[in-house]
Amino acid sequence: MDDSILKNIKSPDDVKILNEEEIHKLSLEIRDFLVENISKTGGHLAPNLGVVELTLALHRVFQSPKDKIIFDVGHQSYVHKLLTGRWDRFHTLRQFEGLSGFPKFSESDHDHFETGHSSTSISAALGMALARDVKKEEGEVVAVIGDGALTGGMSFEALNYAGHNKDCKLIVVLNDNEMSISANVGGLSSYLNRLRTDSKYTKIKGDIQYLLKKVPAIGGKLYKSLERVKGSLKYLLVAGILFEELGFKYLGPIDGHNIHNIEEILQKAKKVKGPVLVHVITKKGKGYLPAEENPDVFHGVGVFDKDTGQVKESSGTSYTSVFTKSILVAAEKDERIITITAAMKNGTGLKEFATKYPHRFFDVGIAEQNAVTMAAGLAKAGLKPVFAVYSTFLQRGYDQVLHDVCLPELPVILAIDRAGIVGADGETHQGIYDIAFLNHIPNMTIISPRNGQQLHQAVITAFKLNSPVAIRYPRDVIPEALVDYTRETIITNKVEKLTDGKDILIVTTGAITDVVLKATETLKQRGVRGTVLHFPFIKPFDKKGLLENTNKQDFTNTLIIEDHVEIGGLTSIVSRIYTEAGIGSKITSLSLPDKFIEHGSRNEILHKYGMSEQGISDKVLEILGLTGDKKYGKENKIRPVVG
Ligand SMILES: Cc1ncc(C[n+]2csc(CCOP(=O)(O)OP(=O)(O)O)c2C)c(N)n1
Ligand SMILES: CC(=O)[C@@H](O)[C@H](O)COP(=O)(O)O
Ligand SMILES: [Mg+2]
Repeated sequence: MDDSILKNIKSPDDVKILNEEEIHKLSLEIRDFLVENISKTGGHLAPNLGVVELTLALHRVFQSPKDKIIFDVGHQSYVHKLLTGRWDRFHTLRQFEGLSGFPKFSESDHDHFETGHSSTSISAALGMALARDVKKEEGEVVAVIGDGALTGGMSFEALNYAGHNKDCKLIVVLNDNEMSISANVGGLSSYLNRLRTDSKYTKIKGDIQYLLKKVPAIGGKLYKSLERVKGSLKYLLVAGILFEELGFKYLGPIDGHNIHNIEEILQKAKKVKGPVLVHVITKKGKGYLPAEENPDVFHGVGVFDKDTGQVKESSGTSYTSVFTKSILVAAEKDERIITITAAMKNGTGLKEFATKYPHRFFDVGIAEQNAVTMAAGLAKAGLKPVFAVYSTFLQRGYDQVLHDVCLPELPVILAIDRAGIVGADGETHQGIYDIAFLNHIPNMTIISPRNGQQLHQAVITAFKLNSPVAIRYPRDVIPEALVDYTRETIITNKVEKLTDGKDILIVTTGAITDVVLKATETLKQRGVRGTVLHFPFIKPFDKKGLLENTNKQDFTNTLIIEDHVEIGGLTSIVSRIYTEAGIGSKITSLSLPDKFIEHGSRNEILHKYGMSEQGISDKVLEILGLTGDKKYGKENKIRPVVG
């Protein structure tokens, strides 16, 4: 980077003083920089390649931090980070203790709102704009939202209210690249498509007007009758009518890769008194052919060869791939089985199902609330819906699970992927709350398999239960055993005693059990033998099984290990049972503390919080007084858990 412009960008002010040629050079440099770095770290390459010019224009027109720019989802804020003095840390992107992949207050005053979950930017921007007016302050507030994020219902709640506040100046920039993670869906997407293509018609219309004016004798009458044509002409005459009807001034659509045009339309937007929506059309993955050709693959990509575009494949199976196969086996035999995704078809392993059963697959866009209650409707109508969803995104549908699925006890299956520590996405994406927010809902069953075979059995069991069932499993972890998909055995909630020993009782659930068993092997070499109990069901919990095991052997110490927050998780369940039964065994919890858990690889984070193989065996030695004061996962506190 010897004649680099980027190297000299310390703040957006340094971008404002560049001339057109330097800006063009900088945009090329940024693209090369993104491909070079993200090929090594992984990350959201395609979304960021698509917003290079847009972000440059935003920081040339607006005066951040006085003007506030909020990035919806925030996965496309890398260019913003490069322009706000963080290019020299960019090689640490999404690494443990490195730059986050999302906006973070702790990183910069230019990060005006922390995002990660979709469709929040307009609400946040509206709040800031209303606050500005209440406090009689100055400054623009700009929400940058993608066409995918706009399918999130929250966006329309905000648009509805913002449009009503005619005097509240708010700028919404719609970054329309026709893509969510895969192709965007729904009526909104078709509408935006018409707006995009209408812009071509608008040009044709202009040509017609010009020609008709040339021959007034014919032109006048002909043009008037054309004007009367209903339908699509209305769109030509009032582009962006949907937004205009909501109270927004609609500007665009314009080419989102032409910095000059973007700056021009943003200057125009600044002059609009009330709420204004600027529609820019971009290409996801722009400037790097493999990403342009496969924007879904390069939406959130792992390490790849930048010269060939070859993405490094993860080895072996994953829980997601087991779910994919299990649901296909089940669907083969039962045509009532339906699958639903909220814009996460690939990540939740439903791509194959969608191809094989296109009429039994529904992608509702980024609309988890709609997905859950639509599943309830499907179930009420006698079908067998499975909503495959990341744990963190299911948080969006909590009330729908309670109110529309569990209260009426409808047979909806929640295939909860990315349960537990997810790694590089950090705080906004950890799947560590689902037991806590599901366990207290009546009529809910929660299955927490510890390997691929149990996941397969869980899918079979869920269909047989014919009631609300959640099955939780982690990202990327390779289940330790091969799966026999021909086996139709169910899984029960009976506790599994996986090892026998008198020194300590270890209670666990789910995929982390694999690590626990490896740790107990290590402990054997130190002469320590513990009893490991695995609970395949969180709910209904096998309380009888726990008591039988504790009463048979009076354990002085119980260590509870869960890839979940302590509050509301397995620790809470066991503590309560001990308290009720008057069991005096001292409980220690290896779980996630009451704080938001940062990004890093899954193993690094589990290690930090004491849940690596080493951490678990050290903790056991510590509890049994067999080691110095070596502490693991400094956040973990050894204390008797009050019931
Ligand atoms: C509530 C929620 N559901 C799902 C996701 C996963 N997700 C992240 S980005 C994305 C697609 C966003 O599409 P768009 O807003 O068009 O941005 P683009 O990637 O096209 O730039 C999705 C579904 C999320 N972040 N939040
Ligand atoms: C930004 C966003 O929310 C998604 O792209 C998410 O990062 C996908 O996570 P996975 O990589 O685990 O599929
Ligand atoms: Mg998009």
